[in-house]
Amino acid sequence: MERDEKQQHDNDEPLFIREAVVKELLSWNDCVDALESALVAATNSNKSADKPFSSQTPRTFTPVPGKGVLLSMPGFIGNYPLQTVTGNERHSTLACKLVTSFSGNSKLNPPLPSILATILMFNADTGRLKAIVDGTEITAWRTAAVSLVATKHLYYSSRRFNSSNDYTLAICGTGAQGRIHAIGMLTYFPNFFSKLNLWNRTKSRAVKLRDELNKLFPGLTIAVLDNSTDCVNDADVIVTATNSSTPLFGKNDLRKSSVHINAIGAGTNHHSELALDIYQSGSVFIESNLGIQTELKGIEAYVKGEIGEVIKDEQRRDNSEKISVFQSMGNALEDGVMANLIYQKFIRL
Ligand SMILES: NC(=O)C1=CN([C@@H]2O[C@H](COP(=O)(O)OP(=O)(O)OC[C@H]3O[C@@H](n4cnc5c(N)ncnc54)[C@H](OP(=O)(O)O)[C@@H]3O)[C@@H](O)[C@H]2O)C=CC1
Ligand SMILES: O=C([O-])C1=[NH+]CCC1
Repeated sequence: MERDEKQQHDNDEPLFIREAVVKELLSWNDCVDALESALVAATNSNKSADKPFSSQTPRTFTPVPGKGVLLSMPGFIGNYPLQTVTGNERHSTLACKLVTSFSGNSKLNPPLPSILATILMFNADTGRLKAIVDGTEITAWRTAAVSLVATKHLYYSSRRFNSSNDYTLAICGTGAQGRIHAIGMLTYFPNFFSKLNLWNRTKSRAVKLRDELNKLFPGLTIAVLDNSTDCVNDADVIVTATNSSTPLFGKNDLRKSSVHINAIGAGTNHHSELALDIYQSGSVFIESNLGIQTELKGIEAYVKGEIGEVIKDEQRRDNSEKISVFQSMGNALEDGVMANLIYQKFIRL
């Protein structure tokens, strides 16, 4: 099958990379490295011979009344470094992700993921379609891996040398994103977290994830909590990944002196999971200023900067502040570099 798919490509037909193949080619270290490139490119829109740059328009939302929404996410990333088997090379990628969000899919029999995606890759010199890459698993991994980047630069890097790696991770919402975030955080930051707190509106799903993670991470203490405030109370790093349109917790629910939050989910908007006092007292970082006027409209917070600026060390968390928030939205540049990462691995198989 794979040989036939590559043969097709040799005949100049677009390559199709299916989900099972994508899954085999994903690894956390590669994803984090590639996404750091995308996030740095997001900070620079000027064509450059020596620096990563990008060109992007806001994504579109086509509602399907009563069911869900189709998003189109086009983006170009120029001159960015990508580690492949042949070394560190410079790449340019033109891609468009088409992604649907149908929250009722989990109730189907058999259930389907609520987020389903396809990424179209184009030859960046001619515009010709080059590959169609299944984007469902890429969306799951890239969203978690961007949270890893944010957590690494805003929290982990200043704490990793502490002798007691006695940190607690809390995950609110144990759907597809909650699950992949738990696996990513525990794999990418090995031995950093000694405890994992899980909360989900439907408790049985949190219990199911606990049982899966117990097998993957023996030795880790995993608690399933009855409410979201108890889940985050003793947490150092928090992930929220729900469709909740009302806040899951506020500043007074956090006991630790320094907390980092990755807010992933979208209820009525992309800032509905956290209480206002968190946004107003924390340092808030985002992937790209592009979404600020539209998707973060109404956020009553001072947004300190883009994660790419933190990576470049032009922005940082003020360590006197108790809370940092990475407000995730998802960005087409991330999908473009991830599709290319998979494409580059696939053609060398
Ligand atoms: N920032 C980004 O780049 C991305 C963001 N997302 C967003 O992340 C969120 C989770 O996505 P995903 O995990 O794929 O979806 P899933 O359908 O797999 O999971 C949805 C989760 O949200 C919970 N939930 C739904 N409604 C509520 C509510 N009113 N209050 C509390 N919990 C609720 C569900 O709980 P229950 O089990 O009880 O139904 C479940 O845990 C979505 O909002 C999605 O749009 C997704 C991909 C990328
Ligand atoms: O960036 C993304 O792919 C998405 N953000 C919200 C739903 C899907």
